[in-house]
Amino acid sequence: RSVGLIGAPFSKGQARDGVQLGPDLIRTAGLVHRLREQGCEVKDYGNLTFEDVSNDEPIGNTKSPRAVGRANQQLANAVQRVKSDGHTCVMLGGDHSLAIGSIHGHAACGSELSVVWVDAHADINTPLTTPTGNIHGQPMSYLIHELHTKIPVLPDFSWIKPCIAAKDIVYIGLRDVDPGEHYILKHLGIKTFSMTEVDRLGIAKVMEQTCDHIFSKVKKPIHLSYDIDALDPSVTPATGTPVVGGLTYREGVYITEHICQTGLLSAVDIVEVNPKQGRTEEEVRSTVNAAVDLVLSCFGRVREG
Ligand SMILES: N[C@](CCCC[B-](O)(O)O)(CCN1CCC(O)CC1)C(=O)O
Ligand SMILES: [Mn+2]
Ligand SMILES: [Mn+2]
Ligand SMILES: [Mn+2]
Repeated sequence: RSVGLIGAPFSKGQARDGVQLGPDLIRTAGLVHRLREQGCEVKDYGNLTFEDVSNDEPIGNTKSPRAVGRANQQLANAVQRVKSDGHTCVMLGGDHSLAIGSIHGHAACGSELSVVWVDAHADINTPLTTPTGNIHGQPMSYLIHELHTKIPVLPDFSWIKPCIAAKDIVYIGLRDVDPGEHYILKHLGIKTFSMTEVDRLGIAKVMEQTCDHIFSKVKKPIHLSYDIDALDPSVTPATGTPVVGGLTYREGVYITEHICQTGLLSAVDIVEVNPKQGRTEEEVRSTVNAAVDLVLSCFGRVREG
């Protein structure tokens, strides 16, 4: 496997400082070395540099629209370059608004994508349904063909073309979905495995049915967007929006092991690691180590040795 690594130290999709420190923390924990140790070729494209945006006033209640729009345009270009260089792209966040650029840039390389979204949250609010105005709760709404007419014009978002079909999305780990999001998920018939399904079916069946769903027609490259808050806060507490009742470490890793063995993983986001949300050094370390292990198991690390 050949991996292209991009750091996106960005935090303006939400309000808590610290998530911009995620990329370098994950690198310092040895991700590149560990990937190479397990036989991956790794090209580290470094961190993107995001210019400050002055007077980035909210539009309606949507916050930092200009900074988020510009950062994601940069990221989209960078991901497109990594893909055209022939790598599987790993994007280290930063907050989950970065999925806009990551998925857009990935989709630009041609074929249609399947999106597996692992998260406590659906991140599918529109600017009109969002309860907070934080764009890290909205990224999917800008990307889905069927929602295009529901998105108001925002400055620095005009470059975004919807690129994902509702039928090509699967959610795993949901346990904190807003009313507007629930309506959208039902209305679009999007496949979801909430924590209830994880409990009812077990993670092996969830992954079996996830693959059945995304491979039901033609097999498409997979974009895995992994919010570290999908895991239980006992495992990954250092994150901005922790929600009790999450995936165990084992379930979290099983997801990535299973996606790896499809041979179709084409890009992965690891987002929302925020060291300033950890109350102790141990909480930060546990969160960062989980993020590293999830990436390693995306690229062939298996627990059997
Ligand atoms: N759905 C939330 C959380 C988004 C989390 C984004 B992430 O990337 O971390 O998945 C709002 C969540 N909700 C708002 C009302 C509260 O009482 C409970 C939490 C939103 O702000 O849209
Ligand atoms: Mn989340
Ligand atoms: Mn998220
Ligand atoms: Mn979060």
